[in-house]
Amino acid sequence: MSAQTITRRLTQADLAKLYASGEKVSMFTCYDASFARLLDGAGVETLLIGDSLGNVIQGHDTTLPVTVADIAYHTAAVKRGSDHAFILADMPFGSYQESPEQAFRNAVTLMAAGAQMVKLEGGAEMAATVEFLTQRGIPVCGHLGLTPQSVHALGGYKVQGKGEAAAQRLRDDALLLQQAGATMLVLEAIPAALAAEVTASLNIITIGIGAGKDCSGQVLVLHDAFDIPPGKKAKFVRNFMDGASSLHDAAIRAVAAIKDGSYPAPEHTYAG
Ligand SMILES: Nc1nc(=O)c2c([nH]1)NC[C@@H]1CN(c3ccc(C(=O)N[C@@H](CCC(=O)O)C(=O)O)cc3)CN21
Ligand SMILES: CC(C)C(=O)C(=O)O
Ligand SMILES: [Mg+2]
Repeated sequence: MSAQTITRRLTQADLAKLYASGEKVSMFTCYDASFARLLDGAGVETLLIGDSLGNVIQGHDTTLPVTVADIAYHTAAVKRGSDHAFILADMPFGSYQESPEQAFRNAVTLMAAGAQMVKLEGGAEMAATVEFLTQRGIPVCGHLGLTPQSVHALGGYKVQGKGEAAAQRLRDDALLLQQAGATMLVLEAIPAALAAEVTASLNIITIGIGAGKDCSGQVLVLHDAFDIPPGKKAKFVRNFMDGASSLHDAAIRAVAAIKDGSYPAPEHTYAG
């Protein structure tokens, strides 16, 4: 069954069925009820209340100042504006790294605001936290590769997983997150071949952003996809307003391009 024929809100089980059928999963970041209504109406299956709101909504240079209260506020708005899409909320910087207990407490706030799953950045060092949350009823999405909350440790927004040592660390991290109970995994800014390999090695959904065409799905940052300023754009950004007659039309085209595999194209993709 196509997700488009389901009229109630999608669940984790619906996404798993989509994945099992081999259909690409579409995800947009979303921060308010208006865009939630628009994207929901275009058939976007998953809405991510990303901590990228620090950049695109709040005007910061990084995601680091974003708080749990900020994400909860925007999650509640997105939930109110949508009937259909699965709701995924980012855990912001400093809300989960300290301990599994801290992560649980803050994840509860986001789930109470309407999230159906929370996302956190990191690999092996977060496995115990992922296990703690998933064993207590909180579905978790991992996030590997370019993890923007670590921008200062990474030395900038740079492609990750280059070279055999870094690639192997990413493969190991992905498997550890799956074993810890994560049921989705975002792969950001890594070589396409590595993302393809990781996707093939897992039995959970991978969502790519700058990770090539062979992930199980793709996430688009709303403001980048709709060419809304400010925008120094990464290589993986495509302006879906180009040739579109409306925001609704651009969203329809974006979902179609994810589904038919025309996005991401080679020009949006990093080589090894
Ligand atoms: N609007 C927006 N879009 C995003 O994708 C995004 C945010 N904000 N905020 C948080 C992070 C920051 N992100 C970024 C920012 C810049 C690049 C970038 O310019 N990458 C270079 C890589 C060059 C290199 O590796 O040396 C590129 O050319 O694509 C990538 C991801 C992704 N996230
Ligand atoms: C770009 C996506 C994956 C994200 O984490 C965000 O928008 O914060
Ligand atoms: Mg994020």
